[in-house]
Amino acid sequence: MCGIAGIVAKSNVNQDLYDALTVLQHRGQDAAGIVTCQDGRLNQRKGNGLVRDVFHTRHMQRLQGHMGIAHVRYPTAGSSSPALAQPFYVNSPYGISLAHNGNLTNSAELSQELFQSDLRHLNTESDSEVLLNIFAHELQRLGKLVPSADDIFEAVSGVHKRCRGGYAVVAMIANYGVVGFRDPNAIRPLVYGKRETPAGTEYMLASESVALDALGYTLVGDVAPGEAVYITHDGEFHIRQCAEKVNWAPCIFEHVYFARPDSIMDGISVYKSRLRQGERLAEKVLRERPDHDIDVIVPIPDSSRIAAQSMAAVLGVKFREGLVKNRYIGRTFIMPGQSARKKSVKQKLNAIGLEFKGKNVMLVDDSIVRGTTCEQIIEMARDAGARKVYFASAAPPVRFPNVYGIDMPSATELIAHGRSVEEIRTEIGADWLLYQDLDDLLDCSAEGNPNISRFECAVFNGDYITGDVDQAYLDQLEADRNDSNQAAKNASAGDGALIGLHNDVS
Ligand SMILES: O=P(O)(O)OC[C@H]1O[C@H](OP(=O)(O)OP(=O)(O)O)[C@H](O)[C@@H]1O
Ligand SMILES: NC(=O)CC[C@H](N)C(=O)O
Ligand code: SF4
Ligand SMILES: [Mg+2]
Repeated sequence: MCGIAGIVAKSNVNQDLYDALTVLQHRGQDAAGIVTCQDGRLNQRKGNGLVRDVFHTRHMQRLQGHMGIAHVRYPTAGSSSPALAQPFYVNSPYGISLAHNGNLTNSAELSQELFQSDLRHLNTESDSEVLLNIFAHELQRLGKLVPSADDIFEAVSGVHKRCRGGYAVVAMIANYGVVGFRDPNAIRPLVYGKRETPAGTEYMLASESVALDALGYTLVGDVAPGEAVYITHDGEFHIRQCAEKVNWAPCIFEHVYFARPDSIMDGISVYKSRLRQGERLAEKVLRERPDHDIDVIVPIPDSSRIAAQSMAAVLGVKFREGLVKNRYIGRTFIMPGQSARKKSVKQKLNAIGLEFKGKNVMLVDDSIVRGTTCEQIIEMARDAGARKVYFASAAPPVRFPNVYGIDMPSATELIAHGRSVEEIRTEIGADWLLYQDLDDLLDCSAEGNPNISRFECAVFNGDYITGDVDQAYLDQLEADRNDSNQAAKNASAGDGALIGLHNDVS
């Protein structure tokens, strides 16, 4: 996941973009960037780290301008080198910068086309740089001195024709405006809203509605699959469907883990989805073990709290915060590298002994991906004196790689890949392991938007919505995984990658 935001306002947008990024920080902790447009020039600051570490007062002062875009990154393609921090920039046409959440599945083919037919240069391994160059090429092809809204939308149509995979995008065309668009399956989220001021209406696009709430923007709606929203620098609003065939099939994992619970995504309250997930888990407990002996339900903070609470309420079992989280450690799942993730779980969570001692404890998490978290916490619960340790996951077993913007690209890293539930139970050391059924999970999010035809849930069932992901593709991913780990090592050792190409504020 990454977080993206774009604002076209009547006064400086630097502080609002910074605030939006802090609200979206849970979507990416690896790098952050902001680009603003001032007197036709683009000001940029980006780098590795959390938002609060990347932007200092001197950067903020230089990020002047009343329109801009911003990004927090969690890498899914290429390395976590600062050279791949977003937004990306191309000089021609007009000067475009772009921020992307998602992952292209045909990035390798497109790179070839860009070099060989479109005469464009790519400076990194990032699929987002590919996407930007495709957009730029499609706009340049139109050959206009001044791009109209129609031209922008035509270029987005060109992107839809050439790009496959998941993409929610905000892009800024220097001097002209900000465009936001979503792939034809709406896999990754994007909402827009507005705010009235005495100087006129201001517009904002963001990955999640919470960013709009925080800045006093009113949510207008989701960008629909294939749709694009274009706001000119002086505040004219345009919206158009740019894809020929669309299908509203958002990623279900947003509702399980990624999104903040106070977000409304595709018209669905993430909070309500998680409440229902807990209720369904409770019903499954009652089906499997009507005479269960659970003494206490303990959530694994943060993302499972809501489901654990509703599960406890339905079962009539005590809910206790038996694990305390160190709030200064980020999300372990989105940390690059397994050794960093492993170390963080122990530093991050600590057990309160009296909630475990002599009790049959049901630990609840939103999902089990690599198994890093649950394995260590089960051990912690036993060390704290639990009699029996049960484990429930609000999502079904994650058995397949995600190729649309979540970093789980290698099947062999997934604890459930090729294992039965019983084998996973033994592996993680639980006395009972309960997984949500996929149909139940989907039902929990189904209410809310009648336009949603289905959810993208390939990580659970291997059915990839874009239709271009087969076993050969997945095998290649697995093979590339080792190479990219190596590249990441080189990059962090300083491989001379270029980041200071254009007006970089450092
Ligand atoms: O099986 P694993 O590979 O360990 O991944 C799953 C875990 O990772 C996430 O937590 P994370 O610490 O990222 O964030 P959270 O504090 O928001 O729950 C998720 O909530 C699970 O706890
Ligand atoms: N998580 C994301 O959305 C990643 C965006 C892009 N594919 C990158 O690797 O930077
Ligand atoms: S193009 Fe618009 S946003 Fe950029 S500097 Fe000119 S007036 Fe400001
Ligand atoms: Mg967690």
